Amino acid sequence: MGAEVISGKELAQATRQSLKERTEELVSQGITPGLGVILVGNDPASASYVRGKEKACLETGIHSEVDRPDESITEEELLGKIDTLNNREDIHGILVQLPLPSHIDEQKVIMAIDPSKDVDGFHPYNTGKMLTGDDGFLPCTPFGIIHMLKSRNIPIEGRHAVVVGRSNIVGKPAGMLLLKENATVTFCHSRTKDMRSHTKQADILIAAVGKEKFISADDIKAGAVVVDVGVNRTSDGKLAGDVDFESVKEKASFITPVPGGVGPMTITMLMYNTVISAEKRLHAT
Ligand SMILES: Nc1nc2c(c(=O)[nH]1)N[C@@H](CN(C=O)c1ccc(C(=O)N[C@@H](CCC(=O)O)C(=O)O)cc1)CN2
Repeated sequence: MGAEVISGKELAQATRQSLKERTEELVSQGITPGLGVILVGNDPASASYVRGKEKACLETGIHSEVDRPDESITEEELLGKIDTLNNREDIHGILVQLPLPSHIDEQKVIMAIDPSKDVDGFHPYNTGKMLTGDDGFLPCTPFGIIHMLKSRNIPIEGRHAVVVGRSNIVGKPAGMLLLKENATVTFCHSRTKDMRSHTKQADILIAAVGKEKFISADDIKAGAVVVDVGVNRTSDGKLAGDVDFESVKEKASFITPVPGGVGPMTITMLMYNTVISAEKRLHAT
């Protein structure tokens, strides 16, 4: 029969609509949520993601500002820009689009963002909160994945989740959030031996490797839930996930597409975090 496709695009639309209502409520109380974005250089993919973030801000009623410094900006100048945003009352969320040019220390930049405005959830303070299960900003892609699973009432507790990939912004936090939902979690990565023996055991498989069609139908068990986080450009300029969608959808129970799956949810959870940040500010006053 084939898997049910979980459309991130549709879920993103519905979630953005409910965020718009929360924003309107905030505005009526005198606070317009504000997002400050810094996009260094001219990387076309990064520029396109930032345009997507600006569009999502418009849709949800969030005020956005994008600073686009040249890629020759020094680390010190970039830290100065973050400091300015940290000190602005009207900015509730700050993000620096990644990746950064190689002369800039990414970790130093992330650490400079005020954790209470770190709507990407990348600051070690928020990573620590996520690990301990305390209230903090959750990283948008893993947060979006959990939201997608819950939107279809897919049980997580007690199930075996296998995460392929261990990046700081997707793989590791996705595993941690699944663990928080009481899944049994296995991480696979480039040094994993006999990866298929692990992926075939997954009730929930998260593919976040960055390699086109890395996961095929032979790598999964029948009925698995497959979440594709890959955004790979093919040689003919098309977009492909980490999962061979056509073959895997015949064997899985649920599958997320690329495009239109996890990507739109990443941006939506950024809006969610920004609204939460503004709501916290309102309640603190
Ligand atoms: N500061 C950050 N930098 C980066 C993040 C992040 O969360 N914060 N994540 C990625 C890029 N990213 C968001 O910034 C992102 C990637 C992909 C998508 C998306 O919607 N993809 C679409 C396809 C888009 C296309 O056609 O190219 C989809 O999957 O449907 C949104 C956001 C790295 N940097």
